[in-house]
Amino acid sequence: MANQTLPAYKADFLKAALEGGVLKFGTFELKSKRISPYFFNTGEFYSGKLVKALSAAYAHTIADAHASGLLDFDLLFGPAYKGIPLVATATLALSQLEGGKYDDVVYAFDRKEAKDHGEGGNFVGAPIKGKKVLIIDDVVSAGTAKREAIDKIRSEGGVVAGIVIALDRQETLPSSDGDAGGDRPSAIGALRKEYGIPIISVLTLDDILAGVKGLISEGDIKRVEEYRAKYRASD
Ligand SMILES: O=P(O)(O)OC[C@H]1O[C@H](OP(=O)(O)OP(=O)(O)O)[C@H](O)[C@@H]1O
Ligand SMILES: O=C(O)c1cc(=O)[nH]c(=O)[nH]1
Repeated sequence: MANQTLPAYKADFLKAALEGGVLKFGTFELKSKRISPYFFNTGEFYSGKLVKALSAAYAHTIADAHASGLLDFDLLFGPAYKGIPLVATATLALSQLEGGKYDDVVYAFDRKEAKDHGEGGNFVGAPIKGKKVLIIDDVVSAGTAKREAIDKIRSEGGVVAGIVIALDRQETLPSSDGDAGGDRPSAIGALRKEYGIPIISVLTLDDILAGVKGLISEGDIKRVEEYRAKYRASD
C-alpha cells in the first residue's frame, strides 16, 4: 500500500506510475547530461488505466490550486507533442470534477511545424486570444520548451496563467564548471522568477520519497536520497 502521508490522488498516481513502469529506478542520463538514479516518462502512460490515473491527478492538482486562489484560467494549452494527450485528457478529467464546474474550460495545442493547407496555421483547438492560459506538460528540464510555449501563447494574444507538470525533480541545473550540485535554483525556480507565474506539479521528488517506502527496494531509495541530497535546488 502506498504511504498515507500523501493525499489519495497523489498516492494513486504514484502507484500507477510504478506499476505502469512510468517511474523507473536504475541509471539514466537526463537531457541535462546528469546521471540520475530514477526517471519519470509520461510517454509510458498509454493504457486506459494509466491515462485515467494521470488525467485525474492533473485535474485534482489544477482544481486544488484553483480553489486556493493560486491559479485562474479558462484555457488549457498542451505543447506538442507530449503535451497534446495530456491537455485533452486533463480537460476531460477536470470537467468530470465538482458537478460540471469546469465544463466551460477549453483546450488548445500547437503544431511543431505550421500546416500550409486545409485550415492551416500553428494552433489547433480553442482560440487563445484574450484567454487566461494554463500550460499542461510533462516535465521541466532546462525550461526551453516552456519558454517557447509562453512566447507562442503571448504572440496569439493569450495571457499565461501558470504551468502544471507531472513531476518537479526539485534539482539544480548543472553548472557550466562541473556538476557538483550546490546551493543553486532549479530550472523551475528560474522560470518562476523570469515570468512571475505559478508552476505547480502533481508530484515532487519529496512526494516520491515519502510514498515509495515498501514499494521499491531499500537500495533504490538510498540512491535517490543521496541524489536528492547532492543536487537539491535552493528553491
Ligand atoms: O525543460 P524543457 O526545455 O521544457 O524541456 C522538457 C521538455 O522537453 C521534452 O519535450 P520536447 O520539447 O522534446 O517535445 P516532445 O513533447 O515532442 O518530446 C520533454 O518531454 C519536456 O516536455
Ligand atoms: O531531465 C530529463 O530529461 C527528464 C527527467 C525525467 O524524469 N523525465 C523526463 O521525461 N525527462
